[in-house]
Amino acid sequence: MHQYKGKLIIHTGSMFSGKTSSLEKDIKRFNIAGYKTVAFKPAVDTRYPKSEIRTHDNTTLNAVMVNNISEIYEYCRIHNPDVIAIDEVQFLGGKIEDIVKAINKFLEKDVTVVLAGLDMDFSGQAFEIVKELMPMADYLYKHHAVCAKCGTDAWVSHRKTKAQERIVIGATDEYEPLCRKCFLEEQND
Ligand SMILES: Nc1ncnc2c1ncn2[C@@H]1O[C@H](COP(=O)(O)OP(=O)(O)O)[C@@H](O)[C@H]1O
Ligand SMILES: Cc1cn([C@H]2C[C@H](O)[C@@H](COP(=O)(O)O)O2)c(=O)[nH]c1=O
Ligand SMILES: [Zn+2]
Repeated sequence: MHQYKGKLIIHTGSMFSGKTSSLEKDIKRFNIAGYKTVAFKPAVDTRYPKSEIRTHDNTTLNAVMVNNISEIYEYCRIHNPDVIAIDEVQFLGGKIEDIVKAINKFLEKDVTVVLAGLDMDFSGQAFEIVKELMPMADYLYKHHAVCAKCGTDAWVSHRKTKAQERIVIGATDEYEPLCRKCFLEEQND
């Protein structure tokens, strides 16, 4: 796994596409290889206990809940991990430029950074931080869920309710992954 030292790995795509599962798998492999790892999750995601990241398949990973990039930086200054993971990076607090700067500093110090986050919100708008980070990646994986209407590869997370605020925490109660065609049909209904 030493080939990943100082590399940025990003898992992106819609909800249910396997972003968190992929981050979990990466971290478990780094653990097996003997690296000191830590996974962070933004405090905004209140679905699960503070100290765990949980996939839609209910597999879990120990995590440290943080409010912003400064808290991650401070934690890592004290604990010196070899590998840092951040789930739901689209919700991480802090200015985009500060997040980018902190991630670049980790990479310069040969730390591996694994990120998982939504590329787009429920309306198909890019999450700005993910849009900024994607071209920086050494390894960029766009994952696909199965379209809940037609069974092809999904493209976006469609919100099933009328809520318009950007952040609405939820799972299958609130969202379904759709392909572009099915998403446009929903919007035109
Ligand atoms: N429509 C769907 N397409 C693909 N996977 C789905 C779908 N609905 C539920 N799932 C489940 O979601 C799991 C992926 O969960 P997870 O890794 O937490 O995804 P993400 O972090 O991208 O939301 C899949 O392994 C599958 O069991
Ligand atoms: C599309 C979209 C999603 N959210 C929320 C819903 C979930 O709590 C998370 C995404 O979790 P996942 O691990 O990727 O399934 O984000 C939101 O607040 N706003 C949106 O537009
Ligand atoms: Zn479809």
